[in-house]
Amino acid sequence: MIIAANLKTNLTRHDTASYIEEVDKCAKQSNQEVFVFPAISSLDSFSAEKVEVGTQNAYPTVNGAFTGEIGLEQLEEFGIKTILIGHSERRHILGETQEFIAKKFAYFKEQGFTIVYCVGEPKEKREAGKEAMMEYISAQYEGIDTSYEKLIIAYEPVWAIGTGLTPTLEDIEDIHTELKQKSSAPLLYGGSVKVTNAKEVLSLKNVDGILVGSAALYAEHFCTMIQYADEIEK
Ligand SMILES: O=C(CO)COP(=O)(O)O
Repeated sequence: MIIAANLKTNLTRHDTASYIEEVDKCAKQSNQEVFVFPAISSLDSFSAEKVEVGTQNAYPTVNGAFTGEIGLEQLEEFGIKTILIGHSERRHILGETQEFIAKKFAYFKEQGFTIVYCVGEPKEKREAGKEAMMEYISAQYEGIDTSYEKLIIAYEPVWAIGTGLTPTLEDIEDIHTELKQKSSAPLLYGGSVKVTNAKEVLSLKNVDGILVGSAALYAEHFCTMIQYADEIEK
């Protein structure tokens, strides 16, 4: 399975290096694919053997005049070949449109990156019923090559991110089953995954892994989740 940590705007460069070192130790003892997405200023030439380090964001360019962004040149310095695209915080806080996200996707696909592509509905769409919700999520697949061989999709309901709220296990399984019909890419669940619910979520049909935010900030907790995945036969 795929166990991924999105560190968001947390940890210094120094702390990130210790974090990755610690996670790499437990990842090496596991059969899981482990990804860590540090803050951009913490990207570095890590000596991790098993952990794949990715970037939380980049602009679809080699370099140029894009203040505040980084491009391919800055990623290549550290051998980064994995990117998160479409995260709800970039869609809703930073205002990225589906059109721009699709452009970013096409660019990094062209560069052969592994892409962790995030989709998920806000609370009002969830409350509007399943049809409205699925329609909203479907629009997030527009312009995205769902058969890209290095694609990983993460379903992250916006209302479940950082809130402690999660859909029921039945709901996660149900939505994952629907989303698997749109793409056979590995499908992760994200949104308030923690040590106390990770095992149940990982056991669900059509859940191929987890994308963890706040609970992954503690290497020990994240390692426990990696171990849980090892304990589950899939
Ligand atoms: O956004 C997330 C991972 O990308 C999930 O964040 P939390 O685990 O903090 O809810």
